[in-house]
Amino acid sequence: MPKTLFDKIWDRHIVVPESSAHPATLYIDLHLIHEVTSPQAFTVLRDRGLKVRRPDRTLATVDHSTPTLKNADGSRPFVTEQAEKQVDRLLANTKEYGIETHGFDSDYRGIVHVMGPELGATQPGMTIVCGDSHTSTHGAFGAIAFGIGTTQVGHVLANQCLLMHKPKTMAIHVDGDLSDGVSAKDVILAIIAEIGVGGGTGYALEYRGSVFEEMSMEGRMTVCNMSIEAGARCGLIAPDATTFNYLRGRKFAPDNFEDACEDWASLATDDGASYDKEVHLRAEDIRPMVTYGTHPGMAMPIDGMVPAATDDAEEKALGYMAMTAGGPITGAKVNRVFIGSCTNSRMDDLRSAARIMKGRKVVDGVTTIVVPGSEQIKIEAEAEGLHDIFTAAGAEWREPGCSMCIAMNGDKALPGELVVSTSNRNFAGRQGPGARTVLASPETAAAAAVMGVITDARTLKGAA
Ligand SMILES: CC(C)[C@H](C(=O)O)[C@@H](O)C(=O)O
Ligand code: SF4
Repeated sequence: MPKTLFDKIWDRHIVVPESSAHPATLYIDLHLIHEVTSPQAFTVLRDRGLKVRRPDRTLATVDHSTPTLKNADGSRPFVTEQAEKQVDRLLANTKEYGIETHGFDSDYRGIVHVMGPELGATQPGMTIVCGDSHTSTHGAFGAIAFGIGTTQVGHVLANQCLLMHKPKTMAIHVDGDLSDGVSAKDVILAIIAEIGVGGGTGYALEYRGSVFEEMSMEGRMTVCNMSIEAGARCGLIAPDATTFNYLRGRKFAPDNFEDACEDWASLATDDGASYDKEVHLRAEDIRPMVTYGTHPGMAMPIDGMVPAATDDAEEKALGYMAMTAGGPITGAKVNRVFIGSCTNSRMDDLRSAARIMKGRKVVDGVTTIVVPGSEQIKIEAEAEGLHDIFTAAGAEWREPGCSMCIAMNGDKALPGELVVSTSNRNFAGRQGPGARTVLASPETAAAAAVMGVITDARTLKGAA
């Protein structure tokens, strides 16, 4: 029987099949951990006298609570003592249990979803978990990758398995050619606007069609990253030559690489396989997107008019965002710009932002920070001179981390400020109490920085 990509990977990892009495027991190939969701799990492990079952299948970093500024003496100005303690505990826990950790002394430290792929730890056909909802990012490699809670982090540390009900499958097809100036971020925002923030609930998404086939790994990661914002715990793209070329030569890439590629290529959904649901979008219909409300489904084309609220929650969201239904979103005054996060902090993203900022100046009073997703990206971007373009424009070039995506590390916006952000969540207060977030692509964010108002980057010379 023809099978989907998801089913093939799922079936390879079943230890005990699902029954009416219990969920399936799924073997986990890779467990990523960070400082926020692991301390409690290690405490339970220690209290129960358990060992980490596969330290060699576990990989740690620090990202959420880490400051993105560094003092002249190399020390880091943690926002609170608690944040520093959280990081110290991660480092102590992973040392005690013999887990490879990319802390401040590593050239690979970074946002966990940036680091895994960079090390080649993320591979096609794997099951990958992390105590973090944006683990869906790793699905870009053709892996079943999803976020888990702290209790489950403990389960996976102890036995490398997870109890799980099999989700349904949904194919999201985007075929055709994207217009100039339309990026991966715009594609995923258009998908979420179409299916809604609950549209993917209970499903594993598979992104299919020429748009994803032609997309870079960076773009595929941007798309899969936001699967969770459509309610799906995971989203996948079939592994192909783009995937293999990205992984070749990386630290954890398999020794028998060509054989591995042959196996990975066989994972693609078979002709004639069926999904529980299928959705189709036309690439030509997708325009650069921005959000105008307080969840990622409230997204609109940047050159459109803010839609009228359809219920009380949307009415409230428009009020919070100070948006006027029926009016344009371009021209809205911007206070801050954040370019970073596990959605858009990779080389492609920084290059796109730099193309717009090059030779331009950030408008006075628009605080703009550019935060590479990892030490590797910082090194590569600096070698390419991107940091010079940003700083010459008047933006700040920071140390890697989650930064203003989550505002738990000192980077945040003030009440009432409008932030154009390349991150993935625009919930009320996400970037600081009372802060208003507009999610956008790196191009749109960079255009906002140099114009001081929400701007369609396609109207600027040098764009695209
Ligand atoms: C802190 C962590 C648990 C959280 C997540 O699960 O996604 C964070 O990364 C986020 O983006 O909100
Ligand atoms: S960058 Fe943002 S979304 Fe990604 S893991 Fe960090 S806090 Fe979560």
